[in-house]
Amino acid sequence: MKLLIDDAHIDLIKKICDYYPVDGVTTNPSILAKSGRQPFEVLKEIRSFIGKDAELHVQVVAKDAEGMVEDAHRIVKELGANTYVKVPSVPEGFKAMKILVKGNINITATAIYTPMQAFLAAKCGASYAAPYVNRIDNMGFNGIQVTKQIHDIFKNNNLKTEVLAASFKNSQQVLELCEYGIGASTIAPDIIEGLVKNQAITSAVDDFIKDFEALTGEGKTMSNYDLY
Ligand SMILES: O=C[C@H](O)COP(=O)(O)O
Repeated sequence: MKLLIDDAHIDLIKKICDYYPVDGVTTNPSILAKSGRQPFEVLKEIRSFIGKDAELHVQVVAKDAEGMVEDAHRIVKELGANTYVKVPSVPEGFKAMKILVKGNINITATAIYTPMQAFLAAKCGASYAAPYVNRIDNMGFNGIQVTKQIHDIFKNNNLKTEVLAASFKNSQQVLELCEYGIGASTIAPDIIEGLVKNQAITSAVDDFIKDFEALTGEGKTMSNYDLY
C-alpha cells in the first residue's frame, strides 16, 4: 500500500517526509483553501519539494466535462508528469475521464461514496479511485467495507485501477486497509503521526536508553562512549 499525505501545508509535508516513507501528496480544493495561499504557488512548491518522481494529486474545479478537461491540462502543464488529475466521479466527470485518458493524462477518480461510482471510473480508465472512508462511516455505512468491496470489484473484473483510500480519522481504519492490500491511502499529517503514537512504544525505547546510560553515563550513545 502506498502512503500519501493529504495536506497542502508545505511545513507539515516537509516534516512528515522527513520521518516517514511517503509516496506523494494529495490535495483537493478545500485543502488548498486551508493553506490560505494561491493554488499554483503552493502546488509548485510542493512539487519542487517532493521531486518530479513523487505522485502529486490535484483536483479539477470546473463543473462540466469540457471545463474539467481544460483544468486538467493546466494542472499537468504547471505541475508536470506524475501529476494525477482528480476528477469527481459524477456524469460530467466520467465524460471528462474518458477524454483525458485518451490523452494519456493520469486520473484519480474522486468523491467516491459508492462501489458503482468506482466501477464506472475504473471502466473510464482512471488510475486510482478514491473512496472517502470516514465520510462514508458518517453517512451510516461502513467505509472500510465499501473500500474493500471496491478493491475486490477491480480485481474480479481485471480492472487495472487501484484504490486510493481517503478521509481517515484513525489508525485502525488505515491498518485494516493495509492488511487487505489496497493500492494506496492518503492520510492527513496528524493521523500519520498517530499511526505509531503509543505510550508502550515510547516507554520501551526510553527504558533502553536509561539502562544504557546507567552503564556508560548520561548522554552516552554507541557513537560517543569511551571504549576504555
Ligand atoms: O479529497 C478528499 C479528502 O481526502 C477527504 O478527507 P476529509 O473527509 O478528511 O475531508
